[in-house]
Amino acid sequence: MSLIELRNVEKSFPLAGGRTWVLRNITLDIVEGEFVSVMGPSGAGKSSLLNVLGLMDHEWQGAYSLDGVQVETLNPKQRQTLQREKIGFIFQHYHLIDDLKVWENLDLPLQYRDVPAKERAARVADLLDRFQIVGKKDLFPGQLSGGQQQLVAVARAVITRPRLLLADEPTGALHSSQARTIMDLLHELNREGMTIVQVTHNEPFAREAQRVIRLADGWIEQAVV
Ligand SMILES: Nc1ncnc2c1ncn2[C@@H]1O[C@H](COP(=O)(O)OP(=O)(O)OP(=O)(O)O)[C@@H](O)[C@H]1O
Repeated sequence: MSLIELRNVEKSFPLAGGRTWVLRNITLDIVEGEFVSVMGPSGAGKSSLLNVLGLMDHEWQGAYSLDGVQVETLNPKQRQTLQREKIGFIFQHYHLIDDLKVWENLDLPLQYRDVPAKERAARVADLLDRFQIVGKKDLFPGQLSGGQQQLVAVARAVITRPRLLLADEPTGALHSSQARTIMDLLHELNREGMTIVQVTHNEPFAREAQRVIRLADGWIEQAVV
């Protein structure tokens, strides 16, 4: 069984008496431990696909099994629980909470999951150490460089130990050396077993993954190494 199994997933919006299609007949398996890149022109459906995979969108047709759970059968509460258990997210523009300090940003997802305070403190300290941002822990996101903010965002995404990490253009807003740092981190997390799906416009970074999926007008164009 694959971690992700999409079967004939389709998404469309009503448009002027007809429909505009966003995802067309997407059938895709991603096994545990894979690192997959999703590429394609603007409007091809990359973010839409990531939103389906991340359980952020439930307005689609077809079947999606995540770690053996049929997502389309879940109610909103069950979907949220599954999302919190299994999935971490990284975004192009970090999406940190600006009025929380770095350590508080890391702590928050653990609070949502009712992790006891002592364990929360230990996990936050571990990640600050591992990502070499201990010195930044009492700063606010606005006091960090873009690359540092993305480091914090990756730390926040993985502090809950998700099986699946979804990254929407994680290096899109970064200078090349900062982008390299983030890519190295993704590789390290993947080597430790985390399944990663990244949307990227950066061809060299895309090809560092084990597989590149190309979308065009909502269709999967090719799935090759
Ligand atoms: N609410 C909506 N109503 C109609 N069409 C929509 C709606 N939301 C998204 N779309 C369309 O879905 C298509 C896919 O959008 P999506 O954001 O997934 O593309 P993308 O490949 O991520 O693009 P980009 O690289 O520019 O981020 C686009 O053509 C977009 O216009």
